[in-house]
Amino acid sequence: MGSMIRGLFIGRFQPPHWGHVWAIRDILNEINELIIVIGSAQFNYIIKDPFTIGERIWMLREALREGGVDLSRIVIVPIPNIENNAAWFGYLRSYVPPFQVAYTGNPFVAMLLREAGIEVRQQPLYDRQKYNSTRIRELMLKDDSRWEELVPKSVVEIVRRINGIERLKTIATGEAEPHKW
Ligand SMILES: Nc1ncnc2c1ncn2[C@@H]1O[C@H](COP(=O)(O)OP(=O)(O)OP(=O)(O)O)[C@@H](O)[C@H]1O
Ligand SMILES: NC(=O)c1ccc[n+]([C@@H]2O[C@H](COP(=O)(O)O)[C@@H](O)[C@H]2O)c1
Repeated sequence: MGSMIRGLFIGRFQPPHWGHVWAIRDILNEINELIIVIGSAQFNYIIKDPFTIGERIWMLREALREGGVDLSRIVIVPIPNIENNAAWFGYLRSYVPPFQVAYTGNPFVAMLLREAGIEVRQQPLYDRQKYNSTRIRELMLKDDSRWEELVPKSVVEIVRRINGIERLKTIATGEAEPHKW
């Protein structure tokens, strides 16, 4: 138990894609247990964050299962954003089990964690131009089915069951997105 290493990985998972799953698989080759924080937990039904935190937990668990990830080594923790970035680390720490290392490709998140004394590592990146949730949401909005190859089948199925494409289109025709994160 003494040498057990717990890591942390953060994203919004709007929606989860293969890049996330493959990166998480790689991270699990380096450490024993991984905390996956789903950030912006309070946001949903906006263009940048169309899916609820419950839907994202559901999609992420199924995506990881489909990718062959051992879910007994994963702890998923939803965390709402706060206004005060300087206070964010202490807030984050109060939501998660103790961890020794964090993985992120987001320079802003890396800065906040390093300043708090956490070791930050860059996980392997899988074709970021292709596998990123912004692009997936754009393809969904255009009714371009190429998004379906970028995510596990189980995510396609959940998006269908919750009428995710219709939701995105309805949001896009409505008022401008009120939040910028
Ligand atoms: N293709 C990828 N390969 C490896 N890691 C990725 C990939 N895409 C995103 N990540 C990592 O996932 C984390 C961010 O998760 P997030 O859910 O915001 O993904 P995203 O695809 O960047 O989404 P969005 O475009 O909506 O911001 C970052 O640490 C980022 O480096
Ligand atoms: N002040 C805060 O609440 C704060 C600070 C840094 C990151 N975060 C969150 O961490 C997550 C990072 O994921 P992204 O790489 O998708 O931005 C986002 O949900 C982001 O909002 C929140």
